[in-house]
Amino acid sequence: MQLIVDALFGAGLARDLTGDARALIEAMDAHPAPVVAIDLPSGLDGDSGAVRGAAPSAMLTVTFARKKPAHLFAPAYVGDVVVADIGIADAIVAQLRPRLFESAPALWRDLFPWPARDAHKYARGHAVVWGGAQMTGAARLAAHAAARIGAGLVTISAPRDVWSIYALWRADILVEPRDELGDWKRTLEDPRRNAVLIGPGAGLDQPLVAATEMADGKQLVLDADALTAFAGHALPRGALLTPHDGEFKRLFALDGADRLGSVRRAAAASACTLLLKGPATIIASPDGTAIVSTNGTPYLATAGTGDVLAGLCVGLLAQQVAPLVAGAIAAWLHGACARRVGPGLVAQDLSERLPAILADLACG
Ligand SMILES: NC(=O)C1=CN([C@@H]2O[C@H](COP(=O)(O)OP(=O)(O)OC[C@H]3O[C@@H](n4cnc5c(N)ncnc54)[C@H](O)[C@@H]3O)[C@@H](O)[C@H]2O)[C@@H](O)CC1
Ligand SMILES: Nc1ncnc2c1ncn2[C@@H]1O[C@H](COP(=O)(O)OP(=O)(O)O)[C@@H](O)[C@H]1O
Repeated sequence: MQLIVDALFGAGLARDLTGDARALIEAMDAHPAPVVAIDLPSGLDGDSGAVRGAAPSAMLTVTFARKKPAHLFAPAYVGDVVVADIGIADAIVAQLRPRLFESAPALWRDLFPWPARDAHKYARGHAVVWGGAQMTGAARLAAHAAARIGAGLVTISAPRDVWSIYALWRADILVEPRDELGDWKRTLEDPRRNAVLIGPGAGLDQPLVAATEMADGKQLVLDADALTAFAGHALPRGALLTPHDGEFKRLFALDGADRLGSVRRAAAASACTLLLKGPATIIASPDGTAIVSTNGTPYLATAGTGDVLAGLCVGLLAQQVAPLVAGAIAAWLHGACARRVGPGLVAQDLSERLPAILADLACG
């Protein structure tokens, strides 16, 4: 069997490839033999995963000590990744003060909000979701996810005209009618209602900026229409924002070759935690710490899955998980649910897979 071992360039590549090196890489990529790359497929920028001229698509990449950003951001080029131990101690890696982490249970298991033995529902937080008048499915998907991830109570504030659609749907979600913004304010008055999600199916004709301002002092997730509504307005500091690329670009500059840098800059500029969705979902806090979740599947590319993710986020915030960690846990669990469903996934399937995945996690 033929095998190509690519050991030309590694993670330190600092310029675009030209000449003989580029020709060699292109020949490698065109050859039918599988490529095993050492450290990184030659031509990938180690910090961003961007292709600097040309890079082969490896079947396997063997790297050392710790994954580099490109291993997370360029899955189509790195293939399967093996981290080989060559004797670099964890303490040495720690001295480098890494600011980028991969989301996996080992990273956050100790921070997961398992209920205390003497917990009562109010101790597990109360999430409030803004319901829209037309796309009622989005807020319902989010509310269900918030309840499944463990929020003690979940309330949807629903326009009175469609209140019955929400109220007749599930017995475990509370529904309060809303005629005008004053009703929303009253829904938020109880300080135990500590986490709020605005955006999924919210309606761009609605006063979403004012509704967000009324949630001042609560843990906040802004998604979908709420992000669109904030274009040109100062974002609420401390919120968790969960855009897809389209929504991100309405608020911030997105450099496709440097998604990590773009998300970090957006988080710093807005003083919010940013979660940019995609095959590699990036979560960054204003201080530059970033976590990447890569366990999603392309079957997530279907309507409503982002609404589920926003619901997981607000459910975790209700349980007093910090925004960066909440985003990292939510994104990983979202991917794990998608894997359990497999092909044929629709958004409603995701939350139904959570109990089994949480049970596995709880068992360690
Ligand atoms: N069951 C439901 O009721 C659902 C309601 N939804 C709601 O529908 C409203 C509109 O949501 P949209 O997501 O269509 O938002 P928008 O219509 O605001 O944005 C979509 C636009 O952004 C562009 N874009 C660029 N990169 C993208 C990416 N990676 N993913 C998606 N779009 C990208 C698209 O080309 C498109 O033009 C929101 O309120 C949303 O919550 C959707 O979430 C689907 C499910
Ligand atoms: N190719 C893909 N690989 C992995 N995850 C994906 C892929 N495409 C979409 N996703 C995930 O699916 C979700 C889609 O969210 P979003 O675009 O907000 O959809 P919606 O608004 O319909 O709910 C995000 O969590 C995103 O990361």
